Amino acid sequence: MAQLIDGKAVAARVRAEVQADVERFKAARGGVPGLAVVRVGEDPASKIYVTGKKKAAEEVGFRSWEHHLREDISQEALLVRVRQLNEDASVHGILVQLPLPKHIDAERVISAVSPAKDVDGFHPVNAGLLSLGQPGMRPCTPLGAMRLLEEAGCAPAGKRAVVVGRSNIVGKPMALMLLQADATVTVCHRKSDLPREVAQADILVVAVGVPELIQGEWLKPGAVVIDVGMNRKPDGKLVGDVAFQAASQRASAITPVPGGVGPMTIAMLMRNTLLAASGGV
Ligand SMILES: Nc1nc(=O)c2c([nH]1)NC[C@@H]1CN(c3ccc(C(=O)N[C@@H](CCC(=O)O)C(=O)O)cc3)C=[N+]21
Repeated sequence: MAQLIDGKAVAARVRAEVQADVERFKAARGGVPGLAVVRVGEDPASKIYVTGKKKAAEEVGFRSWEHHLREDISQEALLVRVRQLNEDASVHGILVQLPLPKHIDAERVISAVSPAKDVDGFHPVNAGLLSLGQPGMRPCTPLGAMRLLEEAGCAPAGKRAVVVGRSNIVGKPMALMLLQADATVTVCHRKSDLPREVAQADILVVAVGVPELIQGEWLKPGAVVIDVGMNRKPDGKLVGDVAFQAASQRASAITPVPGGVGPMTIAMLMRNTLLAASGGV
């Protein structure tokens, strides 16, 4: 049986580290780090996630604000709000919750956030810095996944890493972080021969949003599996992108869903906000 990588426990540790650093920050600087979360419309999942982020922010000792805007807000009015937050010295981190309504151009909104306050690491400047291997704000989910590999005692250097999914928010930055850590990286997508690629993976990271897409039998015995997927089944149960039962028979370590990568995303958002408040990277 595989070792279970307890993201919930690691995330609690990361948040405790941030909380201790906030105390030092207060002593040295007077104020506290501030995180502004912008939520547009009534997406029920977004509402739950934003509540979780605000709660975590308050627990570690940040100030936090939720800017809840109407579903029918214009693109221009949303951009104005983002620019106001850029100018606000008490706000160190800005997160615009995705997805945005269809009439909004998400890329333009992300690009409007000051790169120094872009605690999601989604701004083109930060994406560029990551691809160049230079310091910058890094996306929270891949950052959390890297930390979980470390916690599992898995050093990427020299290993074959396979990333399934090529999104700008998880797959691509994940592949770049693994590459920077000296893994040999393959990125898979819908045209890939998945069973064949997955069989090569010492490290497998899956972020596609298809319930139990990856069959346990495909895995290389001893692989370390990071499952970023979060899929709600009709019965309300959450499942990942990896068929967990069969996978845990072959893997040496695996993240559960829930309780794996999800809590790490929020913990790393706290770390990024502290970093932004401390003057960045
Ligand atoms: N600008 C932006 N930044 C984001 O980081 C962002 C976003 N938009 N839009 C939505 C996704 C999703 N996301 C999650 C964070 C934590 C959990 C999490 O903590 N999940 C728990 C509980 C899940 C449950 O029980 O519902 C778990 O996996 O154990 C999940 C999902 C951040 N996102």
